[in-house]
Amino acid sequence: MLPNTAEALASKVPVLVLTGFLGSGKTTLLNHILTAPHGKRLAVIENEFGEVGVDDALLAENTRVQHEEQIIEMMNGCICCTVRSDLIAVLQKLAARVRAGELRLDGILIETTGLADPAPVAQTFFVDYSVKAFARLDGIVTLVDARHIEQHLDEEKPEGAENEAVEQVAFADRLLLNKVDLVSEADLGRVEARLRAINRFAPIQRCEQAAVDVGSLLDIRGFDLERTLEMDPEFLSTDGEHAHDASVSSVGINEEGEVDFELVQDWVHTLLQTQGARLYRMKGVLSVAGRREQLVFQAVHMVFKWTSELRREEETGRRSRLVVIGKDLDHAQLRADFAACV
Ligand SMILES: Nc1nc2c(ncn2[C@@H]2O[C@H](COP(=O)(O)OP(=O)(O)OP(=O)(O)O)[C@@H](O)[C@H]2O)c(=O)[nH]1
Repeated sequence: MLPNTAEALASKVPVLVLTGFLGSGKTTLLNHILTAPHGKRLAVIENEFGEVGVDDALLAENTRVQHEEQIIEMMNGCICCTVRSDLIAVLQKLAARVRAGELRLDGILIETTGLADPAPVAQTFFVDYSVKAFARLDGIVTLVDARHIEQHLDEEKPEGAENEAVEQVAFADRLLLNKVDLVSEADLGRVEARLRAINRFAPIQRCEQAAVDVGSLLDIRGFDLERTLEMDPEFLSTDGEHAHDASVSSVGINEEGEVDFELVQDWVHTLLQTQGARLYRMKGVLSVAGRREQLVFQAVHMVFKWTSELRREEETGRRSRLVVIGKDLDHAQLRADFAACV
């Protein structure tokens, strides 16, 4: 085993974990990091909650073109539970390529799902020997949606289930208070006081579109095991059970063909009006009748936007993918209503 000297640490690949509740701005930050001129070769591990993935499509098109060496690995499921072994496997694969001289890596970014507890992800870097020899947890950055965080911190959870939003704030080494454009100065002050009460160490930086200095995030030696153990003495114990709120679920829709834009707009409008409070997140890439480019739909509760995206058809085909994550969702109804727009 490598001794824990400064030299041994310096030889390990620094890992940045991006966390934050659904829709807080993790992918926005990831795009910002990947397109910034830092000259580092970064591997990205994306984790999505639910069987239909959309995040790969939301990564800036130029990300891949400009950074051909970028390695993007996807994992489905909850990174903090079932797919932890997948995370270890992905990291081992990267380690093997680095050892074989096929790959040079200056850092690894892991974007967790918005419903992940970051603790088990962080723990992976301390309890798995092969991972520990190759990489070191450099920092946990938590994105906070200034507009919606309070309602998530306040949410009552069933007995035994964790409040993920609280855990994400508690485990942060850096807190990025994002979406400052959507709230007032008074709101920001109140939210900062809430964050401070949960985590008194992490610096809080206000931002819009997660536009922060990338140098303040990469290779910063932000993670402090002692402080984490002080907060959570069970941090390194691997048999700790954790449960999620079973009423929160994800519906993945993947439909062939084109949708009628007016019908989809009406459906979305009604859905957000009637169920916006419990619709944590919707995101989709849709093929629309009469348009060559695909439309990207994003919603976080009732805040939503449409953008258009020109993608090569051979890459996408004419199909639409949509993910809806929320509380007490009627999966069959959502599927049927969307199918009626095709
Ligand atoms: N108004 C506003 N919108 C923002 C800001 N930052 C991000 N958004 C939007 O918020 C939505 C969610 O952003 P993402 O970056 O996809 O959030 P995420 O945390 O990756 O979402 P999940 O992966 O689904 O948890 C998108 O529509 C973004 O364009 C901001 O500062 N202000």
